[in-house]
Amino acid sequence: MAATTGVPTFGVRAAVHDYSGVVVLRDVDFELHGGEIHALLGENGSGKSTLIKVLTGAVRPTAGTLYLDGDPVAFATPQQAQAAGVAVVHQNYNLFPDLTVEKTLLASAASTPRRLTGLGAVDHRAWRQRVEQLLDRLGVDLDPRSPVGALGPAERKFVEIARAMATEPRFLILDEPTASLEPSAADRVLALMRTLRTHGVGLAFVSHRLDEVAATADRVTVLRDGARVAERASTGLTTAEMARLMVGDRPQESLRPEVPTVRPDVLLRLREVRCVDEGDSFDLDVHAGEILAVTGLVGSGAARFVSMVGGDVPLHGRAEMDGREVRLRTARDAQAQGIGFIPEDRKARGLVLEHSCAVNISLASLGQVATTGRVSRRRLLRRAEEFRTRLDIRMPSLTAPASALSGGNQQKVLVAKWLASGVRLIAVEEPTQGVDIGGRAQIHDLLHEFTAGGGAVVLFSTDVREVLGLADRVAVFRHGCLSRVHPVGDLDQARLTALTAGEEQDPGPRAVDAAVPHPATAASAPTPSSRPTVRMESSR
Ligand SMILES: Nc1ncnc2c1ncn2[C@@H]1O[C@H](COP(=O)(O)OP(=O)(O)OP(=O)(O)O)[C@@H](O)[C@H]1O
Repeated sequence: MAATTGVPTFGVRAAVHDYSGVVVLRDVDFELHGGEIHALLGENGSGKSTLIKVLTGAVRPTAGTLYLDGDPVAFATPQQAQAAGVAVVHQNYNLFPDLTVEKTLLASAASTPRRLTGLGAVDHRAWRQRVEQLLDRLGVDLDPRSPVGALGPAERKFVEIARAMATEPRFLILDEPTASLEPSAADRVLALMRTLRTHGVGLAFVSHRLDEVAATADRVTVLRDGARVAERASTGLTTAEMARLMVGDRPQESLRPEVPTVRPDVLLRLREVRCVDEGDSFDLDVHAGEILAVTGLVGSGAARFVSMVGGDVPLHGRAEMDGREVRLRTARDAQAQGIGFIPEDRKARGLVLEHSCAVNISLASLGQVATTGRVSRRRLLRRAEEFRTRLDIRMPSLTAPASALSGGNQQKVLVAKWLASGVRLIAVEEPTQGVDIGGRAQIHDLLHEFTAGGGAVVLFSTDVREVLGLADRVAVFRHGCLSRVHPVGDLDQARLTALTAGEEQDPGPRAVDAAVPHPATAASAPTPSSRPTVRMESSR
């Protein structure tokens, strides 16, 4: 405890927590100082979120003592933690899209200006001024009157941070603040955290992106299996060492299979597709055996394209599966064509949280575990056990509800659900968001295995390294439209970032002859008609 030094200090000593007798935190010490950024690292299920819940009053620890400036404290609710100066920003967006920025902040303000007349109603003009001052202090350029739903992901994260800061905390705890943000947006959030540090706020954050931890954190605490295994200054600590502390000796990076698995057969042929009403249309083929990454900045159309392939939003354009015209307007249409969809928002839409892990794994294929029309519990559990082993899913038991799994393990269940279902194409948004380094490798291996067996993956990821490490081809979207498809061998991190941001223009005429042939057909000299991979209908 650093109370005697005058540095504001908040932490917990010897925290223990169990869920129904299963111990998930074991004697954990964690200390946060004012004016520092402290990263909390650990594999999926290592106890990070539980520790955050303990620190912020969402759960009461089974044992252990919270302290603030040297004095013991106890928080029965998050409101009590907030009143004591400890605020939290949760991982998932928790905002009402129709509310304006200023009204969103109003709901959580420590105090609000009141009119002297009108029964002390809120003085909205004075409040707007206060919001403007707050945003100014944070260095955030946001219009207080803008509805939250109209903002991009980084701006929404700013609003969540500003909302927490409206409670005037001395300590701010952020659960994966940059997950799902593309690199430039993540950088802006990290810059905001640094600004808060200069104001003396003590920040703790969880991240699986170790390079941003190395670049941002002053100290790191590492949890493994619910126990603290290290607490170190980050100076001189490499990302490789962080990973080793987290996972021990397990393999950390997925290896691309040496033999290219891409096949020339077109599995899904898309024609005259439009991602936005006023955008240009484009054609794109997805081949059996390939991982096609789709990338672009917010609003580029990339994420929307993957949602269309997955049937999450209606496809505007024509689709053929195995040469047969098909309808792709709903998730049901997609599934009927053998297409699975893994949305980014796995909690709200990917899983049925109150159902067991075993049921969730077989959710898209209950018929396969049924005998004489009834789901066989034995077969359901056997199959769930198979996937639990293959993906190393940490779950209290096969029959525990999916809500009892850590975020990264929920993601693995979602991947298992589609792998188990026998679909031929998986459209996936952010496949390893919130997944630790070991889990990433397992999910990557499974996706490779899936494509090696003739399946195809259409992947949206904001993680440039994941795109380069996983994909066979990369489709770059800009301004709501496909810009160009590149074989992954032509790209490195800098080039892909530049292409995505539009800093590097695609060379040559942007028409059918500018198309990049598919790797599987590139060896033979293609005629224009034999390489229909990408066709730009018109330039932008
Ligand atoms: N409500 C719950 N009921 C039962 N077990 C739970 C519950 N919440 C979490 N757990 C278990 O506690 C352990 C720690 O989970 P926690 O969410 O703290 O991990 P985490 O380190 O935050 O993981 P991730 O990186 O995946 O978010 C996991 O084994 C998880 O299954």
